[in-house]
Amino acid sequence: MADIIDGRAIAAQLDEVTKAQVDALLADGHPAPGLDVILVGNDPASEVYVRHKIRACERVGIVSRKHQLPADTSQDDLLALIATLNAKPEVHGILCQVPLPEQIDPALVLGAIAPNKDVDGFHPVNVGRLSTGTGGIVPCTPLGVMKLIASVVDDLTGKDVVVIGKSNIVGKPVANLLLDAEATVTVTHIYTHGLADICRQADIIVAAAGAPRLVRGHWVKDGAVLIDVGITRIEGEDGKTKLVGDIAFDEVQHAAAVTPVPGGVGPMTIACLLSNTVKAARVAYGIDKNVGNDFPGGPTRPMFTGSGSIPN
Ligand SMILES: Nc1nc(=O)c2c([nH]1)NC[C@@H]1CN(c3ccc(C(=O)N[C@@H](CCC(=O)O)C(=O)O)cc3)C=[N+]21
Repeated sequence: MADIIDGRAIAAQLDEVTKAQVDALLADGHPAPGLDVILVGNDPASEVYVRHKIRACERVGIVSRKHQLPADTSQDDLLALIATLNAKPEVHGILCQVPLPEQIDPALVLGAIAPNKDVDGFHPVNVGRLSTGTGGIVPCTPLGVMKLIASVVDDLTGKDVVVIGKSNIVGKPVANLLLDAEATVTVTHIYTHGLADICRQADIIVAAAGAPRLVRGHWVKDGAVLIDVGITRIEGEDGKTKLVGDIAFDEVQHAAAVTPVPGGVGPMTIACLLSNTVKAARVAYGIDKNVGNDFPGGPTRPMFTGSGSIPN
């Protein structure tokens, strides 16, 4: 029987560390870290996620502020809000929930967030730092994936890892983190020829295609580690919506370990958002260095990622 990797429990452990860091900042006379969350429109799934994030902030002592804007907000108004938040010292992290309404260019908006406040790690400066192994803020879901893998695999050196999915928010950054940890990484997607055969070679599969039950039991070799990033809402036979992952969970008993959906990667994403926010605050307070756009000159002390180690 495959072990089930308990994302909620691992996230709770990380939250304890984050909370202790917040308490230490307060004890040293610093104001509490602050996270500003921007939500444009009223997509129900986005509202659920934002509510979870705000509740999680409360648990660890991060001050959160929600900015809910109407669905017809202009791009200029959104950029103006971001400029205001960029300039406020009490704002350590800014998260603009995606997807955004169609009148707004997400690349422009994510690129407008100050890189040292970009706790999502989506700004091109942070993307560039990740891909060069030079620090920066690491996106929350990929960071959470690395921590889940670390809970069952001691050393990734030379491990064959297949990533399914090539998104900017999961597939590409998680591939970079795995390469930093000396894994052999194959990045695939739903159009990859022979995907099942490629997956059957893998010691570890990270499924992030957003395709429900894509990875079937016969795609998985005995003893593999499976990380399921996919979350799709479907209507069950009882008429209730349920969440399904990219992995056919009931077919992979022969794996060594698998993350459930829900209760796997999702809670880790939120825990990593909190830890990124505290890290951003520590940099703002001068305790740590090297987050943000302090190029040229380059980083002197990579904070979040380094060759051969999993960022913490
Ligand atoms: N700027 C931005 N940053 C994000 O990090 C971001 C985003 N936009 N847009 C949407 C995605 C999605 N996302 C999730 C976070 C937590 C769970 C989570 O906690 N899931 C629970 C289930 C929650 C439920 O019931 O829906 C679980 O898997 O156990 C899921 C998904 C963050 N995202």
